[in-house]
Amino acid sequence: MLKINNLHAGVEGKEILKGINIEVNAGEVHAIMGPNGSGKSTLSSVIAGKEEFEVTEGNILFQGEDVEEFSPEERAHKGIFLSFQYPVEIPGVSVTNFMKTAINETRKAQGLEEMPANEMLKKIREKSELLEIDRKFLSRSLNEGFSGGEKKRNEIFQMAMLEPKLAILDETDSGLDIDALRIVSNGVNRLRSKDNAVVVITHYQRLLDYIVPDFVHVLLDGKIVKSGGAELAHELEEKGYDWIKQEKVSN
Ligand SMILES: Nc1ncnc2c1ncn2[C@@H]1O[C@H](COP(=O)(O)OP(=O)(O)OP(=O)(O)O)[C@@H](O)[C@H]1O
Repeated sequence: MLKINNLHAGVEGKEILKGINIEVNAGEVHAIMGPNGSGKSTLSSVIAGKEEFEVTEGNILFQGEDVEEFSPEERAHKGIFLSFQYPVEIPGVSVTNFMKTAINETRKAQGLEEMPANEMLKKIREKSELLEIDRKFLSRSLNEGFSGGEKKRNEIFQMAMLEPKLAILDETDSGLDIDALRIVSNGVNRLRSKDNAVVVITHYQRLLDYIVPDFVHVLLDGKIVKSGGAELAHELEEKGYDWIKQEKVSN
């Protein structure tokens, strides 16, 4: 589904990603961990196509297509979802209305008709029940006065509604409390399927107790220096990152 080959990317002439290789297949969950400043958020931004970052070498293939020429919107329409992609507050636009617009824009980009109102309502009902989202919440203005946990809930709701093929959840800065952690993990687990893939970027091994990854990758100074199974996250929790840095030096 996603294949990243020798990706070098940076901002304003500064190289941040220095040769990343990852392959994510449908049905898999990958976790990316690594110390502050190692390039985790940059990687998610580059995959989503944020314009301030420049790819200088290598490529990103999504379902066999090089995404280089696609705008962030086009990537979203093709099925790449990045958490916190729409953090803006929009007074007067409800969570539901924002979602209807997002869904219909995606359908339009795919050459489909707008989703009929009854189908949309059914989907909203189904997904909000699945994620235990209160009706009142759906009529609130988007992100306006949302608490951290509510923002998370809204994000996971967006993900549930849009049904992306690849969801990238960058949880490094989101200050997840226990409640938000539960919301994210339950939501992701309920939405996991053999047809989609999830990349979770996190500092917290705790999150990976709930969303059990198939692969864990350690990013250090713009490179993936170690990959393993879920047990690697436990090892990192216990030993920190220094041993990996040392392993790297001695190799
Ligand atoms: N827009 C930007 N302009 C300048 N430098 C940037 C920009 N974005 C990221 N960087 C730099 O790139 C490096 C990697 O940042 P990034 O946010 O990707 O790391 P991270 O692994 O996500 O860190 P953290 O764990 O602290 O969230 C840092 O040195 C950061 O200062």
